[in-house]
Amino acid sequence: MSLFSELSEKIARKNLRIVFPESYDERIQGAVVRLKAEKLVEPVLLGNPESLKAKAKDRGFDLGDIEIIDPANYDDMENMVQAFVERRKGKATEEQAREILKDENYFGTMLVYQDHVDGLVSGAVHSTGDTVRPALQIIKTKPGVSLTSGAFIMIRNEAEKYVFADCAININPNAQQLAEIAVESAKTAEMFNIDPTVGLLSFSTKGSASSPEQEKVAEATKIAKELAPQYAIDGEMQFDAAFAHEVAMKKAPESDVAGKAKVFVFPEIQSGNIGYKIAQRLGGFEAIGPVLQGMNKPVSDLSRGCVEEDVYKLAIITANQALQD
Ligand SMILES: CC(C)(COP(=O)(O)OP(=O)(O)OC[C@H]1O[C@@H](n2cnc3c(N)ncnc32)[C@H](O)[C@@H]1OP(=O)(O)O)[C@@H](O)C(=O)NCCC(=O)NCCS
Ligand SMILES: CC(=O)OP(=O)(O)O
Repeated sequence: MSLFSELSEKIARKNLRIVFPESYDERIQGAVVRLKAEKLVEPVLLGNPESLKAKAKDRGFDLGDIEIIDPANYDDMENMVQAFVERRKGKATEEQAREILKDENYFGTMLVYQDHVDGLVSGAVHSTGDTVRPALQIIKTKPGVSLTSGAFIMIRNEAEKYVFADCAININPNAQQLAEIAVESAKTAEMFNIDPTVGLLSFSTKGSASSPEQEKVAEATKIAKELAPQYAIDGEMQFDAAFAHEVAMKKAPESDVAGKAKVFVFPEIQSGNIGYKIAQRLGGFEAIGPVLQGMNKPVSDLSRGCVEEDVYKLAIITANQALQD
């Protein structure tokens, strides 16, 4: 059974409620109609019900009985404002909260925080910063996790499944942060039935070059192994050494990860974001994500370059995360 068939089966008819703040976007509308028809999630849209339905109809979609919440006429607004001020104690006044909550990502994130919905999918229109900032401020990370990071589930021909991280959030993580990203990425892999064998990537394999950048990855590897001895984690290594058995035999023959890694942890965001887009655009991989790792509740960001299928699949992933919470 394919990964997405399995994930769909797990959430079918569970009525998990996922909010899609970018409700006017055509890709979002197409995806929510499918998700609802297939009983995979209960989508919640934000906006004026009449104008949303009219826009959908123009595009040939029928929103039917999909729930629409109009933030401009939201019955529970007072409660939401108070909850926001309480959560952002000392960082936002009541007046500022009312203004901030006009932003659909903040409003949608508060619905998640207040348990009115089980998860959020956004980012088809907004940049990653504008999509995830509300979640970082309001939902925050799980106890024991100091930072969130963004992983992509990379799939080609169903048999080839990998996790790439961090491609989305932390611009230049230090060794401790990189180690945490590696451990969270192994957990993400497990959640989606991907072998959690982790390679921490660099331009150097096991000291073949020496620089502060390479040393950071070597140090992160050491910390990650201590943090999570249950996983096979190794580094620093070049991508070819991590991926290809014949190269691993030459560059790191003693490594239990080299040549076998399925989870690729990039040293900083530039290589991670560039790397996943190259695999997607030149390598023909589907790139689903970024899935935010280590958050208290599931919030997922999309790339602005996404298509309807990506929205559909990321919603399935987000609902699966909600099921496990
Ligand atoms: C994610 C990002 C937007 C956060 O930056 P920011 O908005 O300037 O964040 P701030 O430093 O003001 O922090 C805002 C809050 O988020 C928290 N935060 C920031 N980064 C975090 C992280 N990686 N994990 C968990 N929390 C984080 C801060 O602790 C802070 O919380 P507080 O307000 O309760 O004190 C920023 O790191 C970024 O732009 N990353 C790159 C995004 C991107 O363009 N990716 C490429 C496309 S996918
Ligand atoms: C994940 C990502 O790169 O997002 P965007 O394309 O929206 O910047």
